[in-house]
Amino acid sequence: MERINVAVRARPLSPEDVKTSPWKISANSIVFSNSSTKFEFDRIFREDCRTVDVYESRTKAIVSAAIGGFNGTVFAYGQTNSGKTHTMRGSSVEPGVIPLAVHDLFDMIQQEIDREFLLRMSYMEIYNEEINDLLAPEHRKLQIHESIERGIFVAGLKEEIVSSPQQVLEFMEFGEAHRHIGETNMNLHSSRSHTIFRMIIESRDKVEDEYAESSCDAVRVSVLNLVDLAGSERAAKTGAEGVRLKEGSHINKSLMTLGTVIKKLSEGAESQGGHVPYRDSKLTRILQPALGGNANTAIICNITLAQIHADETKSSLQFASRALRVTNCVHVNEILTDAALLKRQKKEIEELRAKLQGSHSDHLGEEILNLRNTLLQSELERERIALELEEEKKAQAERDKMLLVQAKKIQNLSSMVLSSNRDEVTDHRKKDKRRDTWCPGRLPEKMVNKLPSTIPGQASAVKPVKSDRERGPLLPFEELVNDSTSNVIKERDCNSVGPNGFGLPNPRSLIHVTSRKKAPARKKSLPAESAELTELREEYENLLIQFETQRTRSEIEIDYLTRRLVKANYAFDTDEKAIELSTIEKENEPEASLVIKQLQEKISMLEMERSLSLQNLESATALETEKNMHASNKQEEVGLHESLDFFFSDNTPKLCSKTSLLDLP
Ligand SMILES: Nc1ncnc2c1ncn2[C@@H]1O[C@H](COP(=O)(O)OP(=O)(O)OP(=O)(O)O)[C@@H](O)[C@H]1O
Repeated sequence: MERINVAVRARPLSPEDVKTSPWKISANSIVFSNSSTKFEFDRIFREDCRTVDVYESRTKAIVSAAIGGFNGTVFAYGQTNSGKTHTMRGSSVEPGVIPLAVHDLFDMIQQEIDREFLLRMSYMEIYNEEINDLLAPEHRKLQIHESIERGIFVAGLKEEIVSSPQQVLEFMEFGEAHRHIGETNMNLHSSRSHTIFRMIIESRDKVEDEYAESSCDAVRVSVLNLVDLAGSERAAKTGAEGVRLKEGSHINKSLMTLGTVIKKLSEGAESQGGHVPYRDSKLTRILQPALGGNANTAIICNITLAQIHADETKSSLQFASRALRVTNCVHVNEILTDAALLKRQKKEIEELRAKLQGSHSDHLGEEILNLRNTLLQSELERERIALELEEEKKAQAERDKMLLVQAKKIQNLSSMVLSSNRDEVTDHRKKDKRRDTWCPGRLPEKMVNKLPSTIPGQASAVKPVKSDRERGPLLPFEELVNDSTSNVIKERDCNSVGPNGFGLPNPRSLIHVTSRKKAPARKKSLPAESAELTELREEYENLLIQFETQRTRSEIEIDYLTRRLVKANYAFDTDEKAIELSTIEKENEPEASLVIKQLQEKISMLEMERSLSLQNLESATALETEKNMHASNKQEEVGLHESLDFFFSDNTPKLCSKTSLLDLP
């Protein structure tokens, strides 16, 4: 908001008027002597002031602002013959505000090297409420219009493009020639009209290439109004009659409207939504932008301090005093053509796009950084997993190696167990020998000599062909440990003799035989055997004794019965001994047949038991193998590697299951 600047200029007085002047000026205030009324203004210029001082006090700044795009209005107000025309137009001796402003305007434009200007001027008068074009005298009674683009304007008013102060002043001189000036009693050259000198200032930035994208075609358009009002007058003083009286009437009417508008504005009527009578006169209508609108406005109130015009001066001071309270809203007037608007919008779009791209670029950069971090983490994770996989492979290889070792150990153990069985089979001579030791009694030598080596249908009972898996029991534990099978039973007692000369083995002798198989404890020879191993060994030996005892008993019975069967068959087949045999058969036939039948059943049962025992033995072997592995692991844990190595190096067999052997009959 910009307040209207008000300055007061007092015109020179004649010496007589100076003596009688009722006004006293002190700085920027003026007081009427006979009253307490005191007026204060922005500036008060005394009688001896120069016009240039008045111009520079405020008008020069308004002119400068007009070059920058701000509207400006300076008008001189005052009663007739108070020096308004002298202040605004001046004379050849002392140029007025208008020529000073024109010169300054061009000088200032010259300093604006970055902008280019277009200046136009118009000059019009409001005479008897008619608008006449002073630059085109034929243009009279022009109308006032208003539009969004141009605001309030006088339609048909000629605007001359000017490029120099002299050109302006020449046009001004031309207009002055057509101005209504009349002679009154107070002024020989009394202005009978309000004149408005207008400079239209357009400017824009200078550009080398008008099609350059960076250029902007915004055009600033401002209007500088320099107004010389007609002076209020009293017909009694001016002696106006006829035309002059009519002119005076219109002048006073328009000035009164101006006073009313100022009064309304000073009271804040416009801001309060009140009515401001701009349209009540051509003057106020044309000056509307300068009165409470978009313009820097300054009022130069011309007064005379003569006693005789005290009332008019007081009235002028009251008007000026109200104007002090009027404020305007000033802003740069910038006009955009379609091309300029398009170019500006394009420029703004480019700027926004650049900002957006910058922002997007930042966002992309951040996203790329995040992706790179994620990729790096993934690679690290992959390397970690690969390392773990490699370690797991190594561990698996170690486990496989250990399993292979264990499998070899088991295989060795199994082969040892099987070899012990084979040893027993291959060593059947010892068994035959053993059977011979406890063979039943004495067969008649002749009969014995004539016994066939094999007896069809029965020979298998005596010497059955057995698979390796079906062959005899395991070797004694110590024999297995020492890899020595030489300590098999060599002596058998056969003290028992059957009733027919065939003796069953003495049970005590069997116990003796089996007891001999039980080797003395070899804890000392087995280095650092664990308690579990010792316990297993003992279990194995006990089970071995039981098994051997049972098997021996069965074999004895089989042999015994076989011999009786051979004897019976032999008796039937020998002619020489037919009688004897028939006698024997007669004596023993019923009994022999019964015994043979029983023996056959018993043999079948024993074979079944033997098969079952072998199955149990296999299960026990598997279990003991597992136990052995467990024991081996435990031994490894307690650091008994040496003893375990010794154990395996000696081909120590794994132990049988106690349960399976206990199940043997
Ligand atoms: N400050 C001044 N210094 C010297 N002469 C002045 C001064 N002011 C006015 N005059 C003279 O007074 C006479 C009247 O002045 P001017 O015409 O400017 O009055 P005006 O206010 O314009 O009157 P009107 O309203 O009737 O046109 C002129 O001859 C002018 O030269």
